[in-house]
Amino acid sequence: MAAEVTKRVQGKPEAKRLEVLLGDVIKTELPYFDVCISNTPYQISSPLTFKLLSLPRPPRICILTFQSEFASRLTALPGSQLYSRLSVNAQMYSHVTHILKVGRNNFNPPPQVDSSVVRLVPKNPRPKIDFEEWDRMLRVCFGRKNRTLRAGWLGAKKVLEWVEGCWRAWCALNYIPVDEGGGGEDAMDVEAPGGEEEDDGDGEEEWGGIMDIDDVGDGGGEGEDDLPDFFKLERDKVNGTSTSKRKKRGKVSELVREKVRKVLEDDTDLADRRARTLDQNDFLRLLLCFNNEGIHFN
Ligand SMILES: C[S@@+](CC[C@H](N)C(=O)[O-])C[C@H]1O[C@@H](n2cnc3c(N)ncnc32)[C@H](O)[C@@H]1O
Repeated sequence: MAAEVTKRVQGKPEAKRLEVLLGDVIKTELPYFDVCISNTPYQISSPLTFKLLSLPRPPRICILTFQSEFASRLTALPGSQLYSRLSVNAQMYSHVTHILKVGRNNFNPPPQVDSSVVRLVPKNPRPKIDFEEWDRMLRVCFGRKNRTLRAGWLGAKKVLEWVEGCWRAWCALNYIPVDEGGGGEDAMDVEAPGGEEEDDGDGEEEWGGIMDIDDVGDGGGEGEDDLPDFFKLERDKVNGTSTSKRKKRGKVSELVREKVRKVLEDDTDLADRRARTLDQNDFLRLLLCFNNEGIHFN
């Protein structure tokens, strides 16, 4: 392709205006450019999209060819089966429109999939949110696409432990003492859920084994905290767990659980909603309310 475009302008005045950069677009530091038109291999669709959107000065417009399924997910709206973290992120940072479908038979030899041309107009100025924090919150929301937010946040022990770690980190940064309920305990060092897993292609982000989400129904209420006391005592006996240690942990965990419940139920009224029905404003409200409770996912 580089050879072809160079040949086309050879000996013509346009040659002075052509600069060819050879390299992997994902790894290359890109200069500012106004318009991006690309037809790249489909494996780099997601990194290319987010590289373009995260450039210090993004292009004014991008016309990109993608595999049709990927294009449909980029443009999917709340309520659609294809609406996912990818849709929310792309639409947070750009105006995305589907331009046209390009059937596989337009290529020679025909590939195995159909393609679509998509227009991305990066938002200018870029929304002032911390992408890492935003994306971590979305990972939990979309962790299981058919679960309500209540089940995703309150029914998953590992998620609550992670939120507790976030809250403790924020307290430490702001010199806010954490009442452990007697005695001290080191701040938890909990890994952010979700890791770097890509989703499995059907629009549902997976935890890839890192998260061990309790299997609670969408109505919630079957998590470990709903175990009758008798079973809890029996379980602790079997595990040899010290009750006093558990009490200490429990106080902060309960405080954090209550914060999450308050955000989902009282502040946003999103507890019974599923991530795939929420729009950008719902997610922004959710993040703001978590932040107001001292819960920052970064
Ligand atoms: C489907 S072809 C399209 C070629 C040309 N744009 C066209 O429409 O005729 C994909 C092109 O992307 C290039 N390519 C593959 N991976 C790339 C990467 N990581 N960075 C930049 N270009 C890449 C390939 O060398 C190839 O020329």
